[in-house]
Amino acid sequence: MRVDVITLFPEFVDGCARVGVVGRAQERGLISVTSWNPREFATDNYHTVDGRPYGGGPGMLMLIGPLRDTIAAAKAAAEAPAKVIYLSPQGARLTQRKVQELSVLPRLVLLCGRYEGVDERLLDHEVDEELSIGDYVLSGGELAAAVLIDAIGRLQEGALNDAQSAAQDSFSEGLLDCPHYTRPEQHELGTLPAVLISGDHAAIKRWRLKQSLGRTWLRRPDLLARMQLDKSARALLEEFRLEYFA
Ligand SMILES: NC(=O)c1ccc(NCc2cccc(O)c2)nc1
Repeated sequence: MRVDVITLFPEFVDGCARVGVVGRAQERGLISVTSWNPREFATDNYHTVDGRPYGGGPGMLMLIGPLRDTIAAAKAAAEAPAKVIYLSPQGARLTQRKVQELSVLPRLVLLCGRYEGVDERLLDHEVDEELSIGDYVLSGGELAAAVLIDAIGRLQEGALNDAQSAAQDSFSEGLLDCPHYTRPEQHELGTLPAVLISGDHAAIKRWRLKQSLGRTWLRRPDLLARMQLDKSARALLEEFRLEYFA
């Protein structure tokens, strides 16, 4: 997948995409992340990229011109059609399902707003989707873009080795993850759930699903409400609830 990021802070995004799983995915040619700085597309002597809001009000907005030219340049950099995504608090909430949907596309262009955002006319004509990583305001869309790149990058075929396999992510089934433990087995902070050292892999699998179901019920009932649990999962959750209230 090719990702082009439009940002006034290219060094920020390049840095995020060079480390860890995404950095390795780039080295393996599974994903490429290229930054484009609208300031280089500003035609005036001062490389102006922002303007005062009509109707008054605080702050500045990003101008149409430099952004439009940057989007055009990014799109022209490769053959495949590109979906243009704007990261903003006004966007649809990003979910793992949306990440999975985007992760199979050939290209993405991510537009990062700064200041108070972008002229609405640019959004109307050049942006295909507006996405939010959560209900809070950041100083720019770059962190949101980095989140999206990471979530999509780790889903690229070959990005994760088996042990890390994305399929283990409970969120990919809509549940919260179960508790995890590593050495030492005995510690002043406590010991392990016995099942995890039983060697009974079916029992371990069952325990983990039960814990994921129970945790989701306790911490994120909203996620559970949206799920169709099969008979065995419902029974497992009931078992968790009985123990919880015991
Ligand atoms: N929740 C998010 O995904 C998110 C994304 C961007 C952002 N800041 C840049 C910006 C962009 C547009 C309007 C605006 O008010 C602020 N802050 C939070």
